[in-house]
Amino acid sequence: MATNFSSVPMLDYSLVSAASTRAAFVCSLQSALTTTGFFYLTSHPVPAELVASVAAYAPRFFAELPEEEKQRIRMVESPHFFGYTGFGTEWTKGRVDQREQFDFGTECEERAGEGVVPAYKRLWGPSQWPEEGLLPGFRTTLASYIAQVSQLGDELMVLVAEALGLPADAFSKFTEERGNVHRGKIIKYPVGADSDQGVGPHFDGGFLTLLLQASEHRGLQVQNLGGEWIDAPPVPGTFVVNIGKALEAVTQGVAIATSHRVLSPASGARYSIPFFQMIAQDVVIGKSVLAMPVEMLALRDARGKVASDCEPSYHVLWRVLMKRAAVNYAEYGELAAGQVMLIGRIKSHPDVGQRHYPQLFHQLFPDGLPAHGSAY
Ligand SMILES: O=C(O)CCC(=O)C(=O)O
Ligand SMILES: [Fe+2]
Repeated sequence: MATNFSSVPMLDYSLVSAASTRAAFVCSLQSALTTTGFFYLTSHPVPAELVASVAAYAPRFFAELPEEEKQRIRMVESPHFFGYTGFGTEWTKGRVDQREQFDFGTECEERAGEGVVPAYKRLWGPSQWPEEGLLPGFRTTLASYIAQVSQLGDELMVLVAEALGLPADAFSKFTEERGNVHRGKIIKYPVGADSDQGVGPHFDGGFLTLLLQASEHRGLQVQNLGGEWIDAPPVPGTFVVNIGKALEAVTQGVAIATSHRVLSPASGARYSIPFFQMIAQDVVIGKSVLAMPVEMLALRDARGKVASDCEPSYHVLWRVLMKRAAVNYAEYGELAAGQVMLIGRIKSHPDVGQRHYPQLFHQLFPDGLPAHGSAY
C-alpha cells in the first residue's frame, strides 16, 4: 500500500543548531522529502521583522502604485521576465488564474545582450523596480529578503543532501560560479474573483520553493498521493517549503515534487510571496542525475503509484517519467536548465517572448501570439 499523508508536516529548524537534535530534524526532513514533498518550516533564521516588513509591502504594492507606474514596469519591458503582470493574463490547465503579481530576482547585472547564443543567457539581469518615492524602502527590503531566504535555501540543500544519504556537497554542481539568480513573486489573489482558480494545479520548477503566506486567508492546497486536496493554511512564523521538478529529477524521483493549487479567497484578498530556488543555467539535468543510495530508491518505490491532477511520475525511470510530466519540464532530459526555464517563461508570458526572444517565440507559437499563455 502506498504511503500517504493527510496534513503537511511541521519541521522545527531550531533543532538543526544543536548536535543532539540535528538528527531528528534530518529524519523528519527525509520523510517530508520522500512522502509529502511539502513541509512547514518553523523557527527559521529569517528575522521576523524583515518578514513582517515584506508582508506589509504586498498589499501596498497593488493598492498604492499608480496604474502608469505598474505599466512602466510591466513584465513585457523585461527580457529577464521581471516586473508586473496584470490580473487575468495567466492561464493554468486551460483556465484563467485569478491573480496579479510582481516578479523580482536576486540583484544581478545584465549578463548578456540581445542576439547572444544561447538565448537563455539573457534571462539573468536586473529586476524592474517602482520609483523609490512611490514605495519607499520596497527595493532594499525585498533585496535583503531574497538574500536571506537564498542563504536559508542553501543551508536547507545541505540538509537535503544529508537526509537523502548524499555527500554534503552533492548539489554544489548546480551552483553557478557567479552565484545563482533566484526569483521571487508578490502575488495578490483578490476576493470576489470570477472563479475559484487562484492558480490551477501545477508543479514548481527548480530545487526548493520557500513560500511566505503573507495574509491570514487560506487557499493553498497540496495534492496527496491518493489525489485528494489537503489544505495548507497560513501558519504565522513559518515558511511553506516544497520541492521543485529539478530536485525530483536529479534525485531520480526520491524527493517528490507535489502538485499544488490555490483556491480564490472567500473573505478578503490573499497575498503570498514565493521564493523559487533556481539552479545553474548551463546544467543539463539529464546528464547530472545523482547516484542515489539503494535505501532511498526503495523509499521512492514504496510510495507506489501516485494519483495527481498533474501526472507526476517518479516511480519509473526519470527520463521516461519526465517525458510524461507537465509540459514545461519534459525538456530537462536534453536541454540546459536555462533553456527549459526560458521555454516555460515564454509559454507563460508569450508577449514577453515575442518582444525579446522572437526566434524561439516563433518556434513555440508558429501561429503568432495566443490569446493567453500557460506554463503548466
Ligand atoms: O500563492 C501561493 O500560495 C502558491 C503560489 C504558487 O504555487 C506558485 O506561484 O507557484
Ligand atoms: Fe507553485
